[in-house]
Amino acid sequence: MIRFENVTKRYPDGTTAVHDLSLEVAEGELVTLVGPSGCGKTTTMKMVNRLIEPSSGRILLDGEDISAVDPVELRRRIGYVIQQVGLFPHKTVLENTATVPYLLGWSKAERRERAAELLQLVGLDPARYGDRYPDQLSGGQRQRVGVARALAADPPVLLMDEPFGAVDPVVREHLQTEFLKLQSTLHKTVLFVTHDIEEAVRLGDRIAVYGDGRIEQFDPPAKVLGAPATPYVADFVGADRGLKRLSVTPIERGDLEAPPVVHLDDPLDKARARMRADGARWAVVLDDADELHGWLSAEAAGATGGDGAEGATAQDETAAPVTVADHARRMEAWLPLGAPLKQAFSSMLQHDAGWIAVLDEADRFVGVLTPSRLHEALRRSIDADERDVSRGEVELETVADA
Ligand SMILES: Nc1ncnc2c1ncn2[C@@H]1O[C@H](COP(=O)(O)OP(=O)(O)OP(=O)(O)O)[C@@H](O)[C@H]1O
Repeated sequence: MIRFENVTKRYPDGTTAVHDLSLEVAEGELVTLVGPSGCGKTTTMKMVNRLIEPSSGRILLDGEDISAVDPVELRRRIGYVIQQVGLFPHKTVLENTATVPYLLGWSKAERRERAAELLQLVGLDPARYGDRYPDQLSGGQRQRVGVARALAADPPVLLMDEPFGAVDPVVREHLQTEFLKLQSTLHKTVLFVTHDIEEAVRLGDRIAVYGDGRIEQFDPPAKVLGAPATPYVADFVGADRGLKRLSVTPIERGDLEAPPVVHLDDPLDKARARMRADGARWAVVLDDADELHGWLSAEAAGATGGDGAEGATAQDETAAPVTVADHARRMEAWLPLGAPLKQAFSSMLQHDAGWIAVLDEADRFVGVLTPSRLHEALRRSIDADERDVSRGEVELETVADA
């Protein structure tokens, strides 16, 4: 969708901001350009909407060389969001949002309707905020208006230059989450500039790591974190890249452990025998709809001592048989397959649990993730990226040796 072919930009004073750049952003893809200040990110971006002209090379938009397209017409096809939002101070939020529809000659009613719809989309109630002026909004709200304005004419391409750079970290994370949600329905082709590697990793389908006007690595986030292509990239992503990787590595079936599974209405004797046979310290308990109920410890089941019906299971011959339900504990915490490992880790800490249950799309129990399995999953995914294979193809022995 956006294709750079050997693009170089040299400024009149001799500064070469971009060297021989070739890069392609696929339709519907979000590519983050990340790198330190002055490495040429903004120059790259501004060449796409012809605010800056390349010195050599060409840029194609949907197969068309943009140097042949009238810049004004070009910019209507490209939404542009910048850090200093650039809202018109004397225009209301609704008017600001409707800037492009106004330029396109839409009627007043159409403009207002579209602007209200967009404000709603970015989480601002048009009835409450529509008639305010920009200085009556918080920084985060202004950024939202900036995004709404860029989307107004429904352009296929969005250029975003540090759009969330001017707000505090909490608001920033919130805006990122909302933007990801929006993007998952809009599927715009997005080039997103940031100097923050966390943001690049969180948002990008792929990340282009810039070093002094050149791309050092262009890969999906997990690969940039797991297998930095150069010492420069390794240094840029930071020593804690293993930790950052947790947020982009999903839980897969192959990561899970399979503890004994018992049902609420199973006789406790049967559960005990099962746990003994497996040498398990606990079993997962499912209800009669096969949904996760919780867990049963070997101790509570009386499976830790010698043989015989000891401890919790001692029972009167005449009483109703003791079932798993009598000794099972509830376990509320679970995660779906595909959730990031970071969420599993955080959930284990939050619930002070040594494992976390994982369910499939139909809420069926598939296995549990333990801290050691989590570590293995992380090791395996790093190994897989280094060798360019899938995680399932990495032998556990490799992990143990690592
Ligand atoms: N108009 C200009 N004339 C001369 N040099 C320029 C001009 N604009 C930018 N540069 C230089 O080009 C290089 C790249 O600048 P650019 O703004 O693209 O970097 P950046 O990665 O976006 O940085 P930042 O994150 O600080 O915005 C810098 O060395 C900058 O000083």
